[in-house]
Amino acid sequence: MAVQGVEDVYASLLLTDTYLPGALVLAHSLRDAGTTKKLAILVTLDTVSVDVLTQLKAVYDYVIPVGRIQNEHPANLDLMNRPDLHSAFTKINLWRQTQFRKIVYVDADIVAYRAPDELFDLPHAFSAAPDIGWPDLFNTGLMVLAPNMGDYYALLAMAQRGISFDGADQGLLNMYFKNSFNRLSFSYNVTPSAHYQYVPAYQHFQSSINMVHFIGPEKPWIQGREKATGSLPFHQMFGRWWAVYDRHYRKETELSHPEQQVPEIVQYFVKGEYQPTVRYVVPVGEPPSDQSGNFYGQQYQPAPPPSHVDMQYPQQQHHSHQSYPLPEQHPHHPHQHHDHQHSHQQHDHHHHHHHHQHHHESHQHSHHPHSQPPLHSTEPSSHSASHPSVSSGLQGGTHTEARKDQASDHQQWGSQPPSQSEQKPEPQPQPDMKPSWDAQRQPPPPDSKPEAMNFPQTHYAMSSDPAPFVPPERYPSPPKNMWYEVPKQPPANPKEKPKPLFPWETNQPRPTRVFAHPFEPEPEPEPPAAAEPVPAASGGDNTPWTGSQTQIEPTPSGGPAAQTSEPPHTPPAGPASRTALSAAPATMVDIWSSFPRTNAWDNVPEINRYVDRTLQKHRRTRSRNLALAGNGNAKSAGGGGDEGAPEFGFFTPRRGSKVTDFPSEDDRPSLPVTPAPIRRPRGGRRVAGGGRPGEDDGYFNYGEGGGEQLLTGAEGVPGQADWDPAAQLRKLAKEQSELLFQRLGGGGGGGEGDDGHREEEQQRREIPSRPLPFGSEDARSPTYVAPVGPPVVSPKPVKPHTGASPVNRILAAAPEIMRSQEPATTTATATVSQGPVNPISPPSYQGPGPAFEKGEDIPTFETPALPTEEERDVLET
Ligand SMILES: O=c1ccn([C@@H]2O[C@H](COP(=O)(O)OP(=O)(O)O[C@H]3O[C@H](CO)[C@@H](O)[C@H](O)[C@H]3O)[C@@H](O)[C@H]2O)c(=O)[nH]1
Ligand SMILES: [Mn+2]
Repeated sequence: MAVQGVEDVYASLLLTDTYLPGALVLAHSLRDAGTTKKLAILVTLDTVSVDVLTQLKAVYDYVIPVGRIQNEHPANLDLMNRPDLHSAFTKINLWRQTQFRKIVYVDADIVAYRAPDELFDLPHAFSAAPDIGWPDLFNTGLMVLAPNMGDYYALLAMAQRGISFDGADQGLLNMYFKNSFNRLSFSYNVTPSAHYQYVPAYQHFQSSINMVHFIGPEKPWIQGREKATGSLPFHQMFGRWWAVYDRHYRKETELSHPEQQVPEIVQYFVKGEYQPTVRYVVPVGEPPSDQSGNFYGQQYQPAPPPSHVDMQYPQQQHHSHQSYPLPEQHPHHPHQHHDHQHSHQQHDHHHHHHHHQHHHESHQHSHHPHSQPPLHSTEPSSHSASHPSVSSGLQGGTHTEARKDQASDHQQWGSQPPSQSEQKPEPQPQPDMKPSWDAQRQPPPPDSKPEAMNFPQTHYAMSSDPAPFVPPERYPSPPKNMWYEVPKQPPANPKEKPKPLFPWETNQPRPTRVFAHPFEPEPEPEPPAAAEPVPAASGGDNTPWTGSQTQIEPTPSGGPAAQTSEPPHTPPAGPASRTALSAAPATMVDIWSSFPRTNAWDNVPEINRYVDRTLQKHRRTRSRNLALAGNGNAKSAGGGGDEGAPEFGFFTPRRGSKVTDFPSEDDRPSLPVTPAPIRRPRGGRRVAGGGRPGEDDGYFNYGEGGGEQLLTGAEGVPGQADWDPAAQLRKLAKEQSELLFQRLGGGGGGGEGDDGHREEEQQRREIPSRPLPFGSEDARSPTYVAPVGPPVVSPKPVKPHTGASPVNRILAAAPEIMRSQEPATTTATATVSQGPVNPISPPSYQGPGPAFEKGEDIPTFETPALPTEEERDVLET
């Protein structure tokens, strides 16, 4: 909105045709009072008919179509018995009328005593007068506002979320302008009440009243002229509204000024005013028995011309149109409703029934004018206010007949009604007609019942039978065998394959892949002594199928040790212990522990052998690393293990090598440099290692002598308490130097005499013993030497070793290197071609060696070695 409006207007709002009299009276009251401002009215085109718009245009300067803003969360509306106000949020469209500088909004149910043009001069952005129901709040029937899109969008956002304590605009706007509204005098928005009147105040202030607002469902045009008679303030104010109405629309006016036609449509919505001269057509949808509907959104639809009906309400073309006699002149029919305390299901919501004036006077929550009766045409004026005929029509049994007649009548001339002279008045009123509600286009009828209201209900009456209760002789027995009983006997022949059930079982193709060795049959369970572990090789060759079958079979004898000592979630130790399990006595067999807890491939010997081989190598390597890190001397680790040997001191038993045996938390290596004790599962077959087999109880540790829980330390490895890193480093350096000296000098590689021996040793000590920086790894320090002791298998160098490895060459030329004292990187290449080849065998391990940096950790994972040829055969077939 680039340009802010300059014009001032009074603006009102028309959401339904039924408020047309109010809107017209308001406009006239302002005009009659001599306002200098223009008049505007916002209208929702989907619920305001063209004829009504025509009437508005005759009085208002601007008729502004706006979109309906409906409360999608209308629960709060029910709190104040005004479900008809579901579209009151439409009022916030005022804030987007930025073509105006200021708007004095006035409800359509307000009559002006004088034109309060001074309100346009207020400096405040928003002003309103107190609400009589809760005077801290303001009433939204009169508001002075400056349109702006900021407020509009904020209000719209609230409206879309249903933020309003009363479900309508007043709740929303009071929440939005809570602390920022300018409070106007009550005299701008006097809200009379028929039930509470502050008569002295009224008498004192009545001369200052600016505008009167007929809040609540009982509007003057709905209550009728009769309500204006009386001496109370309420009656006087009511009379003011009627005075304006009569000034502009009363029949006598028409008579005295024949040129001034009173629009029939206005009279139609004013109680007691309508004198039908034309036939009106209203939609009819539902059968007469369904009386839950009402006439929300019904619009004034004079039959001629029918074009606007078709244009504006296309959905109504689907319904038959019927014309109805006019049972009563005023269209409103207050009735008790929305009183959910009572269960008047049969009589609730008969909104289309026409009630007499004296009826609705007694109802505080009278019906909203929306739900007015059907429009009708044929009953001549003689029918007006003839209630008895209505009653007889309602109670008589002639509804169907009447409907039929009217329906055919409509078919005959529904879109082109005959002139009044051609019409014969219908003898019966039509009480059961009902409008249709198009749920896709219209909000729910304001007075419709809550959802599922018509669900069948059963009411139970309190028993009045005085006879004491006598229980029946017997009650039926409770059902038996409602659980599944596990069969006590196993299947007759557990090894027998179950009978084939499905076609693909009988037509199974023969397996194309066969294992090299035929599976051995399941060994027969042994007598009690079978609890003793059985070598893995003999127990592991079950087919998975027979293996699991055997588990279920309880055996007559055997020790309970196997199944009782096993925690339920620990993987079984292996075939051996499972054999032991199956040897348990039948009484001791726990059905759950007898289920297999291994994978089928765990029992395939080829796989087991491969896994064993692989893991053995890796563990040896790891153990070696640990040992090296432990004391820096490979010699002391692992004792006399040999590369090809299957046994190794630290190696874990074979049955820990199951593919499915994941290391427990205890089994996983810990991170610190100093090796921590590593727990190994107890029991099972042990492999004798290089340690002290007699003390090996399934655990091992480094250093500590070991109690019951710890494996004895490897020979030569000091206890953890005795561990002095600095001393060990010094020792390592010394040992390395001496070793190198032996190999180079004493060992007979070089041609050095004894003369230079001492000197060289002196120099050697000054050569750093660490690996060279990154990038120069190939050039080994001359002092570097592979640790002696059990050869380490892995990791193996990716490139095969040749005799011409740089290390070999360096070592071969070591004497010259020692003498030259030049950095290894340069001497390495310089001395390659000269000197004899050193006989020292190449080191098998080329990792960082014992010289760990401070803070450097032992590798916590195992780098797998490349598979051997043999292994690759297994892997790649
Ligand atoms: O079927 C309807 C209902 C409302 N309106 C318009 O909406 C206004 C508000 O409805 P109204 O029946 O006047 O409400 P009140 O009885 O005055 O109830 C109070 O609560 C309403 C909801 O918060 C506010 O809009 C009113 O200003 C406030 O006085 C009316 O004046 C009309 O302009 C229609 O045109 N058709
Ligand atoms: Mn109002």
